[in-house]
Amino acid sequence: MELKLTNAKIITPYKEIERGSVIIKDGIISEILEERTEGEDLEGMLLLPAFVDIHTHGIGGYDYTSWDSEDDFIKNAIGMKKKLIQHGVTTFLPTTVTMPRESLLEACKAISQTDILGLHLEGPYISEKHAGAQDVRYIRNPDKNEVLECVRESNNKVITITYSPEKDLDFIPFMLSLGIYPSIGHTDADYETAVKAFLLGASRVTHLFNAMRAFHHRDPGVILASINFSPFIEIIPDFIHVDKEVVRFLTKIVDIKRIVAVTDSIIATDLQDGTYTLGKMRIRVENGIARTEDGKLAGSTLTMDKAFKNLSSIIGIREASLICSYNPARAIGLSDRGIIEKGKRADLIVMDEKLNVKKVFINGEEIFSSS
Ligand SMILES: CC(=O)N[C@@H]1[C@@H](O)[C@H](O)[C@@H](COP(=O)(O)O)O[C@@H]1O
Repeated sequence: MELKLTNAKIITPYKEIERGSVIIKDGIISEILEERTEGEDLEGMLLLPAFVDIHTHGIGGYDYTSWDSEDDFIKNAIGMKKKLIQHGVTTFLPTTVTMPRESLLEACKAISQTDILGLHLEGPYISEKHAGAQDVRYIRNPDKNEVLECVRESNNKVITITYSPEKDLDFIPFMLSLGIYPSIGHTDADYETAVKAFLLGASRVTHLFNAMRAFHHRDPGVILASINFSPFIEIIPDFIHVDKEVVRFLTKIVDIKRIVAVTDSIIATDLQDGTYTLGKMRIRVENGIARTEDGKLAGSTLTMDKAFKNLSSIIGIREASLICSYNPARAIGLSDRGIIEKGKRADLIVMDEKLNVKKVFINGEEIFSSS
């Protein structure tokens, strides 16, 4: 099967091609032309790699943090997938929060019964001190047997685990031996402990700045350790979790290809302000900002297209595209997507000049159109 998308402004890390064409064969990009050809006319709109969100708890009334029955998790994962596609996300990891063992295993089992890539387990092995909006009742020490069961129940779909390294540094080689990407987050790690974690192979920091020991010039902690040593750095670019100028500063001091946009979105995303839940915690959303009853930020209502818009406003479209597509894909070992390049999956989005998502393709097949 062949598809030709033409008359598009094609965004690649190397250059922007005005009025170019992308030829797709059997779901794979087979050619990129710097000229128009016959095919589907995109009328000068932007053609970008689709977004990858490796940290999303929910959207549009669906979420992966509340538990009742196994079917619930399946229904929620599939619901999330449908909603996320409308925002240009074609690869995502439903993300858990701290929860009882049985529920965690249900969450893992459920994902094995879907065609979704896999899970991000955010917790339960996190710091009580930096639980943020997560329920401290379900925090526990790193538990190898539990992780082995999660891997088994999920059919090897535990992609990454956010954990607190001061609880047990040996947990990093253990996760690596299972093919899991260890990420450092919700942590009180000091500089030395966090550097050790990255040297042992932790490959990411979870939402830098949020829910971790604060930076101090005589106690630089996990924040400076991440800036110096973490291969990948998650950031929530809603300009609420982290001030816009701090996000801009981060893009100046670290290599752009290490930064990974995540939404950390919750069930209320795309819905009205009101009262919702994150796990069993009650959350209030006001003006799109989610908080726990005691006022802590509780995830976001950010979508990836909005994250992309925000980042584009400070660093431009090409760099924003790396941060929203290519880098998150590589952060979880996916080298087949996240970039418009010959031989890669044709997971693509078309955006108008205001950066609204107009069309979404997965494997070269149109699966969403806004008109
Ligand atoms: C789902 C989740 O856990 N999200 C965290 C939240 O726990 C934390 O409270 C907040 C702000 O953290 P901060 O007050 O340290 O910046 O960041 C994220 O929203």
